[in-house]
Amino acid sequence: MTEPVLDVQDLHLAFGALKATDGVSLTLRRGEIHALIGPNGAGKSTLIGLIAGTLRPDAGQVRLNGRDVTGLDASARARAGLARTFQVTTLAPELTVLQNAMLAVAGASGAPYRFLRPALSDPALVERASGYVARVGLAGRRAVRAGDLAHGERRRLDLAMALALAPRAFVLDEPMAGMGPDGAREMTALLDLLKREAPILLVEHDMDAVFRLADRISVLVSGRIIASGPVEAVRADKEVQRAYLGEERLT
Ligand SMILES: Nc1ncnc2c1ncn2[C@@H]1O[C@H](COP(=O)(O)OP(=O)(O)OP(=O)(O)O)[C@@H](O)[C@H]1O
Repeated sequence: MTEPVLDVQDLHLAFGALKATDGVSLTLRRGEIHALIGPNGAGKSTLIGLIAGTLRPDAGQVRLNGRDVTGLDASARARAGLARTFQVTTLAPELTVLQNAMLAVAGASGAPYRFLRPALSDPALVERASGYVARVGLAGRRAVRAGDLAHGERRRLDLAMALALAPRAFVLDEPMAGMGPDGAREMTALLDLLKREAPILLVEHDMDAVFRLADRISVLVSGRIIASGPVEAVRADKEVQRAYLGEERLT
């Protein structure tokens, strides 16, 4: 079997007496969507922070394409190919869709920030950024200010910017959050395309989307993974059903 793109080994992080991440191991393999689910407070955000490098573990290891990145900060991990999108988007609201995408392309190629503004008139950059904008279905919205986009459109622009990093792996934190049924359906189709670009570790509360999209699911409860495997096996797992009773029904 080929080496996983992302390989998380026995991660631990405690906040005082609280073990927010308590010996988590998981892998992300080429071509797959691996969903991470769990009740509120289970430790999903903490785990994502440890993987993305905004948090440092007390113990354990994060490997990206075989390289140990545990000692790298978030921006170095991004440069190493880990593309993370946030629950709250980080777009520049006064710039257009295309300009935001161009900043991401320029940033990904390592241009220092003071050179980014002049770079906005570079034709090669315009072309590459336009390509990413079109990939997420926003070609007709290129000239719209990011601040004027609908919520779902903003999430797609987030993805275009993540694509600009030419990532080896995506870490997506609730991409469906705040979307209506139509938006969630569109995003589902988009994620299905994106996973061909790079595998996706997906934290998502929308169980319909998770069951439709995921190749594998890991269930986190109290900082530990209590079940991990193909969708049907995890859905049928009695311990998972117990952990979710009163919270979300896995039907
Ligand atoms: N910086 C922190 N200091 C202390 N405790 C924290 C900190 N961050 C998270 N926690 C605690 O760690 C546990 C896991 O939190 P985390 O946000 O990772 O869960 P989650 O699964 O992402 O929850 P949700 O689905 O509600 O976003 C919770 O009990 C939370 O209160």
